[in-house]
Amino acid sequence: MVAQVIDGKAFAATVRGQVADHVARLKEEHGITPGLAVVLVGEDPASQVYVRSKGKQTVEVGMNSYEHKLDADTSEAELLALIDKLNNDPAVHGILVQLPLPKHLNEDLVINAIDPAKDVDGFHISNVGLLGTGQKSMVPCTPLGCLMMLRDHHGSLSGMDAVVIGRSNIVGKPMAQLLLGDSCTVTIAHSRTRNLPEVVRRADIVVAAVGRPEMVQGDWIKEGATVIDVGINRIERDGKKVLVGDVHYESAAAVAGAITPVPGGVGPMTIACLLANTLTACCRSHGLPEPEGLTA
Ligand SMILES: NC(=O)C1=CN([C@@H]2O[C@H](COP(=O)(O)OP(=O)(O)OC[C@H]3O[C@@H](n4cnc5c(N)ncnc54)[C@H](OP(=O)(O)O)[C@@H]3O)[C@@H](O)[C@H]2O)C=CC1
Ligand SMILES: Nc1nc(=O)c2c([nH]1)NC[C@@H]1CN(c3ccc(C(=O)N[C@@H](CCC(=O)O)C(=O)O)cc3)C=[N+]21
Repeated sequence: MVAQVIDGKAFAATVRGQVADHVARLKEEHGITPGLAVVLVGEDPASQVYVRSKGKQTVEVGMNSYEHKLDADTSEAELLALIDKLNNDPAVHGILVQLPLPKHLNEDLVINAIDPAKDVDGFHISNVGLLGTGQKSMVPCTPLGCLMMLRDHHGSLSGMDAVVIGRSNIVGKPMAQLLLGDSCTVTIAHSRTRNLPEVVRRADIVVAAVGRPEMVQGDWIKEGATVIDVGINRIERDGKKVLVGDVHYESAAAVAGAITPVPGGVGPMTIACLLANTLTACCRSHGLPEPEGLTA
């Protein structure tokens, strides 16, 4: 079987189009413009690239983008003061603090200082709890993007065996919650999982969020399974810097039914979902109807 390629780049463009249409209506009918604040602490070059493309796409869909670049030695008190200011700014509907933060800053403390209604990353403990109990929340962007692609490809996910590799708070755990919410039978694998290839071979849906370049091999994949590759790894190959996922694409694509590429898969969907979440947060804050099809 040669896998169908799930084109995250094209899907993301469609999502951004829907967001842009809704934003235009909000402006016309209510005079409201959604605003997204992105906070970057320090100089991590990879993070700067993401922040730049997020800012650019925010403006392209008609929203306001507010970028706050702070020095790597910014104190916790200074960062918390900025978050407090953004929490109280009515022009800001979404706040994203780029992770990871420099070591001297307590990530949990900082994230839980964000107003949960403006937490477009869905990392605040209130949103984590709401998602875990099946209540309306802000849903983390990367897992939401993966879910949208899976629903689009399969229609219903009910009863499917799903294996999520990785148990981080930002990808693995919320991904597992979303799949459970869609009635998959979910296994969460991690670095202590025994016989990972065997576990993965049972799956109709594999989501790889490990951070290890090309770890998941084609002979781990069940014939016809759907493979979602979250990994973003910059490696050097033949003297050139290239971007690869956590899945060995060639061997996996030879057996899978469908697969997301890297780049052009989950990454663009993450940013599109960030914009969708900002729009959703804006609508909720004004008591207006939410965009359809853009939430979990
Ligand atoms: N496309 C996108 O939009 C995004 C992509 N990413 C990418 O996704 C990947 C994962 O990110 P993130 O969740 O933040 O990473 P973390 O490092 O926080 O988590 C990695 C997880 O993988 C597990 N793991 C590590 N080694 C193995 C192994 N050999 N076998 C099985 N499991 C293993 C770890 O297990 P344990 O808990 O036991 O240590 C951990 O749960 C990265 O490549 C990151 O760059 C991340 C966010 C967004
Ligand atoms: N608070 C917070 N929220 C995040 O969502 C968050 C974060 N911190 N820290 C870093 C990770 C990583 N991340 C990516 C988003 C888009 C691409 C993306 O668009 N990638 C392109 C390629 C871009 C390139 O070529 O470099 C693609 O896969 O096609 C990648 C990675 C969001 N993250």
